Amino acid sequence: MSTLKLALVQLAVGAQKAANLARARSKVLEAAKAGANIVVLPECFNSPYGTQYFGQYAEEIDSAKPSTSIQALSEMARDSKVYLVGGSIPELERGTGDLFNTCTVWSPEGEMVAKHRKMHLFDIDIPGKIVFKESEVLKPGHTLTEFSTPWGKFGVAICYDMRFPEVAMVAARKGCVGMIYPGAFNQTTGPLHWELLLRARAADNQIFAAACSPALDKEATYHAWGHSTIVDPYARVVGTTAEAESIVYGTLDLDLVDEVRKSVPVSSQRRFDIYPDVAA
Ligand SMILES: O=C(O)CCC(=O)C(=O)O
Repeated sequence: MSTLKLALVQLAVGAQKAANLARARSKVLEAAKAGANIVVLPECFNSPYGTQYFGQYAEEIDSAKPSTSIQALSEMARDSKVYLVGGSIPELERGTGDLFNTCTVWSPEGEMVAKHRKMHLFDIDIPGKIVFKESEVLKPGHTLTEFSTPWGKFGVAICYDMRFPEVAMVAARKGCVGMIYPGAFNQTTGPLHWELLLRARAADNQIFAAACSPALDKEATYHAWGHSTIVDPYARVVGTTAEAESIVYGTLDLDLVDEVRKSVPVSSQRRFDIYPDVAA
């Protein structure tokens, strides 16, 4: 199968978890009805984004004993028959009580096929603009994540992880055809870097790259950038939007990965005799 339809649900997220889950469900079903094969939700889709919220909204992730959001994600994937990259939720680890920012990925049968804990925590301080310190509340994950589909393997990472080129490079060198990033950039770094980073990850590695944000809520404490975007292996933007709630669609022709790699063969021209191979 060489083409697939990808949908990014730029969800309007509010303070009510049950309402967020219901809204996500209706948007995932809408995307599936429009023919999507893989549907993506944004970072922190069940909770407002902010360190003050993570503890209150956190859930354990155990598919044998599913909590509210985990049950909802499994049902969304199963009922819509899509691969679902379930954005992220604040995760509470049983035993330690540690909190993580975690993405789960679901098969069309409603089985959890991958779980990614954000590896690089969003700790920044841009004077006069934005201070954010995820590490005050969260712990980082320690593993790279990918999942298989009938169209090929995709790497998954979360938001600030996008800034670290090694993540996408290792995924591409392990055979992934795309990177998917649930994210929530802000009104300062969004216009500066969101599209640039996505296009860079795609150009460097000759893969698809997509990032899915929540919609902008001007009443919220964190102002998301929105602009959920899909980029192809030539680093062209093939789908994007502004800040309001919407669904961004892109038809991905997987043959393009080989075409780009044949046309501009940087993937086979690497000089690992000069610098070390980072492939795992
Ligand atoms: O890297 C950035 O500028 C924003 C990152 C972010 O918002 C996040 O990791 O949640």
